[in-house]
Amino acid sequence: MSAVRTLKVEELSRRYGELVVLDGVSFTLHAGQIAAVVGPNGSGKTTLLRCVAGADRPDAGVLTIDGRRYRETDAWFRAIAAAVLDDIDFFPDLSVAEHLQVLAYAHGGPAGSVDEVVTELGLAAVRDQLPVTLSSGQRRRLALASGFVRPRRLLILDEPEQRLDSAGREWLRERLRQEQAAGTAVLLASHDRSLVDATADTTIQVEV
Ligand SMILES: Nc1ncnc2c1ncn2[C@@H]1O[C@H](COP(=O)(O)OP(=O)(O)OP(=O)(O)O)[C@@H](O)[C@H]1O
Repeated sequence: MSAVRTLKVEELSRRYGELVVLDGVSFTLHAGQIAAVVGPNGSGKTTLLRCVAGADRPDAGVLTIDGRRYRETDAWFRAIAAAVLDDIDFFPDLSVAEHLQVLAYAHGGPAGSVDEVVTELGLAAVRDQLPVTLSSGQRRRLALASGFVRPRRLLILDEPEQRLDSAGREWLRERLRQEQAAGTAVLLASHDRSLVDATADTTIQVEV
C-alpha cells in the first residue's frame, strides 16, 4: 500500500440546484495530519467529505493525492482510503464480527485486526449479534470499526463523535492520535470543539 503524502483540494464547488453548498474550497492535508471541517448544520461538511471520498462529484475543482486525480472506483484509491460517512449500511444478516471479517478480508486487512478492533471499540459482548439488535451507540461503534479494520493511509470520518458516550469519545481522541502517529492523513467533520482542539492540526471552516 503506497503512502499518501498529500491530499490536495483545489477550488472545490458543489451546488444542489440553486443552492451553492461549497464555493471554491481549497486545502492541503499531509500524511500524519488531522484536518477538521467545522461549521454549523447544513454548511456543507458532509458534502465536502463525500466529495473527497469520491462518493459525490463536485461541480468544479480538482482533487488529487500526491498529484494524481482520483475517482471512488480507482483500485489504488480504494486501497488507501477508508471513509466512515453518516449513511453507512450494515449487512442485515451478518453479526458484528462477521460484518467486520468480510470488510477486513475484502480490503486485505491484517489477520487478527477484527478481534483487536472489536475489543478496542467495546463490541466484544455483542460480537455475535445482528445489527438490528444493537443500540444506536453500538451501531455507531460498529460503523467506526468498519473503518478501522481496513488498511488506510487516508481516513475520512463524518462526525465520528456522534452517539458515543464519554468513554467512547476518550477512545476516539486516543485513536486519532495513533492515526496521526502512524502517518495516516485524517479528514474529519465534527461539532465537538474539544475533540477538534485536542486533535486537529488544521481546521477548515465552512459557512451556510
Ligand atoms: N442530495 C442533496 N440534494 C439537495 N440538497 C442537498 C443534498 N445533500 C445535501 N444537501 C443540502 O446541502 C446543504 C449542506 O448539507 P451537508 O449535509 O453537507 O451539511 P453539514 O454541514 O454536514 O450539516 P450537519 O452539521 O447538519 O451534518 C444542506 O442545505 C442540505 O440540505
